[in-house]
Amino acid sequence: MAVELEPVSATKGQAYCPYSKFRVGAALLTDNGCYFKGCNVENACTNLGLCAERTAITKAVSEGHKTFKAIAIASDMEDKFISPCGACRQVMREFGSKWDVYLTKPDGTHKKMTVDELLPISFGPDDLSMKKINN
Ligand SMILES: O=c1ccn([C@H]2C[C@H](O)[C@@H](CO)O2)c(=O)[nH]1
Ligand SMILES: [Zn+2]
Repeated sequence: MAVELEPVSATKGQAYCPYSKFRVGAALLTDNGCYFKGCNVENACTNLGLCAERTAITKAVSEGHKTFKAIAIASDMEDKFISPCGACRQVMREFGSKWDVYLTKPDGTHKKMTVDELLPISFGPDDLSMKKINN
C-alpha cells in the first residue's frame, strides 16, 4: 500500500459484532503521521451500532486530530472490497473531500478512492455559511 495502513487488518479482530458477525477494522492516518484504529461496535438496540470508520474518526477528533491523509478499511470478504456505508462517507466528508480511502481485501489487495469519489456533489461544512433564513 502507498501509505502504511497495515494496522487495519489486525483491528478487525477487535470488532464487537455478535449480531452481524461481520468484522470490520479501520485505520486512520492523520496528516501528522498518527494512527487511530477502529472497529465496528454493535448493540442489542440495533440502530445504535457504530461502524469501524466512525469509531476511528471519532477517536482521532476527540484526541485533537482533524486533518486526515487516509483511512483503510478491512473486512473478511474475500472477493469484494469493503466499501463504507453512506453515513460513514458523510462523516469522512466533514473533514474534507480530498483525502484517500483504501478499500481492502484480506489478501492485501486494495482499491484507493478519494472521499469525493465516494460521495460526489456532497453537502459539507462550507454550505452552512451560505445565507440562511431568519427564523
Ligand atoms: O464499511 C463498513 C460496513 C459495515 N460495517 C459494519 C456495520 C455493522 O456492524 C456490520 C454489518 O453491516 O458491519 C462497518 O463497520 N463498516
Ligand atoms: Zn459506516
